[in-house]
Parts: sequence; C-alpha cells; structure tokens
Amino acid sequence: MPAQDLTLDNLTLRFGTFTAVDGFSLQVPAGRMVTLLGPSGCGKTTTLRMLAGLERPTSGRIVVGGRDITAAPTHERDIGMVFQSYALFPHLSVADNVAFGLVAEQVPAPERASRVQEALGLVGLGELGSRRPAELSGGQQQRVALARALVLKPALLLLDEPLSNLDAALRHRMRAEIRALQQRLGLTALYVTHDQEEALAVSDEIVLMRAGRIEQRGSPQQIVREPANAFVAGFIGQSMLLPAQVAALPGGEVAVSCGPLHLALPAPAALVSGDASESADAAWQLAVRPWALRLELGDLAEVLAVRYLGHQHEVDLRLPDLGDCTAVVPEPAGFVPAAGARCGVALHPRGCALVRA
Ligand SMILES: Nc1ncnc2c1ncn2[C@@H]1O[C@H](COP(=O)(O)OP(=O)(O)OP(=O)(O)O)[C@@H](O)[C@H]1O
Repeated sequence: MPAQDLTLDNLTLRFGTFTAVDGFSLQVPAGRMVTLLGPSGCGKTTTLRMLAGLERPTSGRIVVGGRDITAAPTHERDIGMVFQSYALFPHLSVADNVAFGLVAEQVPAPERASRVQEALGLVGLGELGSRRPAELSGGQQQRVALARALVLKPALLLLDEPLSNLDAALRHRMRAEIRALQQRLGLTALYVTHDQEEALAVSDEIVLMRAGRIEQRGSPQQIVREPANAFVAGFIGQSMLLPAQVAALPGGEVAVSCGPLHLALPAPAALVSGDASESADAAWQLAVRPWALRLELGDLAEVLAVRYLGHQHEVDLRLPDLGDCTAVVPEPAGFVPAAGARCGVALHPRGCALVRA
C-alpha cells in the first residue's frame, strides 16, 4: 500500500487518575518522518502504542489515509513496527523471520520469497537470508527487524527507540540508513527517541513533548533556533538561561540586556502581534547557546578553565552578575584566552533566543 497521511485528533489516555497523553493532536503528511521527543515518561511510547493498537485511547481519534483506525485491531491497521528490542525468533532463519508477517497474511510462497529478498536487499542483507539471528551483529539484527516491518509495505511505519541497543558508532550509521530508506521509499513514519541529536538527524518535523502534551512542534532548525519557551530551550542543545530586560526598538527589533551583556534581536512574534499579556514588561529569559558567547580581548569575564577537545575549545567563564557559563570556540580558533586570564564577551544573535520566563 502507498504511504498514507496520519492524523491524531485530540488523543487522550488515562491510566486511572493519571493522564499519560493529554489532548494530543498531530498531522503527519504522507512520506514524512515525524519524531516524538521528550524526557522519560512524557508519553512518547504510550502515543505509539495507541497507534499500534496496543493501548485503547480514553478519547480522541486516529486516522490513517482517511480511515479511522481508533478501534481497529493491530493486525488490521496496516502498520509496520520496529522496537528497541529486535524480538527476532531465534530458531528461524533471517528470511523466515522477515517472511513471518507475510505467512500470517497468507501471501503465496513464490511472492513471499521475492518480497523477502527485496526487503533484505533494501537493508543490505541480501546475502544473509539463511543465517540465524544469533549469527548476526546487533546492527544486522536491527536491520532484519526493519526488513520485517518493510516487507509488509505498511501505510505507516512506527519506530520506538530503534537504535538504543546499538553502540554509538553503529547508532550514527543506522540513523543515516533509516532516514535514507524512509526518504527513498517515501514512507510515512513516526519515530520515538529521547536522544535529541538522533531526533534532529532523522526528522522532517520534531514534536517536543512534556507530561503528555506538546510543548512545540517544528522543523529541527525551528526547534533549535526558535525555542518556544524555556523548557524547549533547555531540552534541545545546551542552553544557558539568563534573566533579560527587553525594550522595544523601532523596526521590529528589541534591545535585550542581560547584566553586562547587550544585543538587539528580532522582536518575538507575541510582542509584534501586540498581545497585551506579552508586553515587553513581561518576564523574559535569553536562551544562549555555548557557541553564541563570542570571546574577545577585554576584561569582562574571568577565565576559569580551558579544555581543548580537538574540534573545539571549551572555555569556562565567570561573568559579573550572571554567574558561571561555558563558551565553545570552534577549531581552528582565532582568539582563545588562557585559564586565569580575563576576556571580553559578546553575544551573537544567531545563537540567542528570547523565551518567556
Ligand atoms: N500501563 C500503565 N499504567 C499506568 N501508567 C502507565 C502505564 N504505561 C505508562 N504509564 C505511565 O505513563 C507515562 C508515560 O509513559 P511512556 O512510556 O509513554 O513515556 P515515554 O515518554 O515513552 O518515556 P521513556 O522515554 O522513558 O520510554 C509514564 O509516567 C508512565 O509511568
């Protein structure tokens, strides 16, 4: 079946009095990969389990390609699933593991064999169909799990922490492979991870969740560059949050002061729209990425320590009124102060975002 679009409409799931997923709405266009990201316990897996038919929502609807599947049993949902544990059958060959869903669907043997070979080819395991899972590496086993989902040509692919069991190098390679395959096949996919770099690397769109609700959704760039609030700024990438004074300037900009540091930024949308509750008098914080702290000659900050990491230098600073923070100077570096010396600090607007306190 060709990829379908997915709509989650006001999904809620309560376990007794505890609300695990709270009025969750999302549209995923056909052929896109959207990632649910958020801290442990925020409801990512529960949302995926409702999609898979493993949990029944307390209220709300799930629609795939115009078909309401909210109450459909798992095997009628046309969904492929890949989980953290590969859950392969150890006594079956790789090919028979991949064929398992086709046997359940009573696909005739000759078609089964060609679809299994095609799916194994897609994940680069075309030659290994006769092996047993125990004779494969962890990465290869996860590829078998992926082939087992793809062989069904599902309308929707669900991936729940699919790379958590792999070591770091393999995780990097596999996330690139999964993303390339999803794009090449035009699959609609929902991906769950708590690893922000993984989410940034594989997604068309990220949905950042907290306590069963959506804090922000947007492209990876939007989530990093325009965090909607202090929680998002703190969760994605390292951010230092500084109390900020904000004053409107002509031309759609605001003057921002954080203790001794000053810069001009585009005015946040809420300020431009004139929403009375969002006036410049409201409490704001400036979320500052480590690379937005630009070091220069001067004597504003005390340099506590400098660490050379090969691709960058980390510089621990003590700023008057603001406390301690760490700046990052990419290699090849221009100016890097010495530990124990003093330096000037400027804020680069690209790595700074105003968020409500
Ligand atoms: N069957 C259940 N009964 C009661 N509470 C549950 C049940 N399943 C999940 N929860 C609770 O719902 C909340 C959301 O759980 P969920 O597994 O969706 O979180 P998550 O975002 O996937 O977290 P993690 O990243 O740790 O996997 C948690 O507080 C969890 O304890």
